[in-house]
Amino acid sequence: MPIQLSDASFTYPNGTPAVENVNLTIGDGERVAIVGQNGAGKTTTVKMMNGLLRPTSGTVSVDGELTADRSAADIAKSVGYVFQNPDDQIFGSDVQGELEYMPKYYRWDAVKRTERVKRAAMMTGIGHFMQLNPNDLPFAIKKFVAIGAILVGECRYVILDEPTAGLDGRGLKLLNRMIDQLGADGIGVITITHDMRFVADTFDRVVAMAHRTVIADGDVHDVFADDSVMREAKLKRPEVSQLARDLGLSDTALRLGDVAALVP
Ligand SMILES: Nc1ncnc2c1ncn2[C@@H]1O[C@H](COP(=O)(O)OP(=O)(O)OP(=O)(O)O)[C@@H](O)[C@H]1O
Repeated sequence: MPIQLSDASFTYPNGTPAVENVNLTIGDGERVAIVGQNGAGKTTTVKMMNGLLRPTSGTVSVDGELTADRSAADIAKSVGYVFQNPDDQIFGSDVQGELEYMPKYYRWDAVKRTERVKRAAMMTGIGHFMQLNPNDLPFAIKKFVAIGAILVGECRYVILDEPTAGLDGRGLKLLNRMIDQLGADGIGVITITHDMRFVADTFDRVVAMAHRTVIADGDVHDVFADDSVMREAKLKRPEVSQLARDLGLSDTALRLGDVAALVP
């Protein structure tokens, strides 16, 4: 069952309108990147998807049920949210404990707990650090601990807020492998990111936001080829894509492989 926002709007209690009339459907196992400049309304939109915020008008449903009728803890079982800064999320004194927090909260038996923790550790590449204090780990590894602590649950969608920030090439590779694995498991991945290369390399569907609402939603090639959308959302194409345009090779090439294929 999809995540569905219908004319969803949100105004913060201090009166700041953050999101206005967003219509968006994200299906099972879909990969979607939400992009747009600071303040466009991206974070508020994804927080409505997992029940951290409820729309002040319009509706949001997850699994066919309105979030307004469900507790945040219940929605979080279906839609996991990984914070941008792992320090806002991690509180365990060792990685093992951090990963076991959710299984204990759900009172899973030891067999299931061990199996889920092992799998989450494997997917996030943190198996060697289980006995360490997350605060003693480098930032990039801490990020994967934060992701693992969410993946250990059985959510069918995971929201990744700026996952590439602070990652080196190795971390990026691991992140992409993990996202592929999530896709193979039928788990939807929704990301908020300012990293357009990550969007081009990893996502097929892009939702561009500006002025508190969605201004484009479609295939990454089409969205990135649209000058007016790029301008309005204040987005910069990945360098390789801009180069292909500037050289007159292609308006839609996005990835290095696309451009390489055009050069005789
Ligand atoms: N807790 C809050 N109280 C009041 N206004 C807020 C709050 N959080 C965000 N806003 C405002 O809501 C609007 C949308 O913010 P939001 O964080 O959703 O945008 P964003 O696209 O995620 O930005 P960023 O890329 O900086 O994270 C902005 O004008 C912001 O200042």
